[in-house]
Amino acid sequence: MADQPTTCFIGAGSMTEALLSGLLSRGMSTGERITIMNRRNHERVRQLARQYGVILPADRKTAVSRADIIILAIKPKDVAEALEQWGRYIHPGQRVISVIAGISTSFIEDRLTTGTAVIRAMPNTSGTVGLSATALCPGRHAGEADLEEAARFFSSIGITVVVKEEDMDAVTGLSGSGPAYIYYLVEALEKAGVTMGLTPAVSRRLTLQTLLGAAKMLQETGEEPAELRRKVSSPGGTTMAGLETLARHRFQDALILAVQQACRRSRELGRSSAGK
Ligand SMILES: NC(=O)C1=CN([C@@H]2O[C@H](COP(=O)(O)OP(=O)(O)OC[C@H]3O[C@@H](n4cnc5c(N)ncnc54)[C@H](OP(=O)(O)O)[C@@H]3O)[C@@H](O)[C@H]2O)C=CC1
Ligand SMILES: O=C(O)[C@@H]1CCC=N1
Repeated sequence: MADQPTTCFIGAGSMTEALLSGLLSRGMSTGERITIMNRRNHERVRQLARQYGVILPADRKTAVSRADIIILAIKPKDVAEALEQWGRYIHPGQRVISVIAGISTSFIEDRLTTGTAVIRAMPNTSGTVGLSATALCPGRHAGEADLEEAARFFSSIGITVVVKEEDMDAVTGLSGSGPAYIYYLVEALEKAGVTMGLTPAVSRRLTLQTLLGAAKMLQETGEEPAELRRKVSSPGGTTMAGLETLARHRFQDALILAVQQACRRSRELGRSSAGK
């Protein structure tokens, strides 16, 4: 473990907790190699430090300046202020990984010492259970080794893909926000079961296993989703009746619009934070 990098998380919110949980439970890092910090909510930092055994630094500036990897996990609206506060303690030789929606690598680079390697990442909260879908793109000073290190970091909590920076907002709308669409779907299916007399517990159990089963079928058979859908749908049967209703209510259109709108919002967040 001695050759493992040290990591400092700036921002100890939901995304940091998902990353901590994934990294530590998979033995990809150890608590004594990780420091975390917030702006004001120090109680939250103490709680995470207790829960995950990570370090609450006595001197936050030193923690930032000594870490091998710095993870920026703050909201887009706070990035300018955070880089103003912490940027001067970051130097070339460290790797900065931003998981912030909408914020470009150049925005960050412009606020750090020239030459600092910046990588933009978009993971999702399923990293908590080792199943994040993370997209990465390098900034202008990040080389192959920097990208590989970032990929190694995020592959400990799921899969990684490398994309062009111009695609990061699309990724944010699709897989960054994606878990929430699935949870929304699950809520609806559970409610549907209950409206027809199932207990909430039975409805949840059946829904969850259906979700897991369908995901595994897609992954393990390699068949197209449309083909798998066809195999469930007997002519004139129950599934057809359900699917026809979804089509009538433009279910696919609604999901496509949702992802596009989230992508647009990611761009907007970038623009409005950059305007600060
Ligand atoms: N949640 C998700 O599913 C995903 C989130 N992301 C991205 O991750 C980032 C963080 O999101 P999330 O964890 O949900 O947000 P949270 O609001 O849960 O956490 C953000 C944290 O940043 C801290 N913070 C703000 N300013 C500073 C500062 N100057 N110095 C140190 N800490 C600071 C806040 O501390 P305090 O409360 O003290 O102000 C807060 O705890 C966002 O940019 C988001 O776009 C990316 C992928 C998925
Ligand atoms: O909702 C958000 O803005 C963040 C980015 C991706 C998921 N959560």
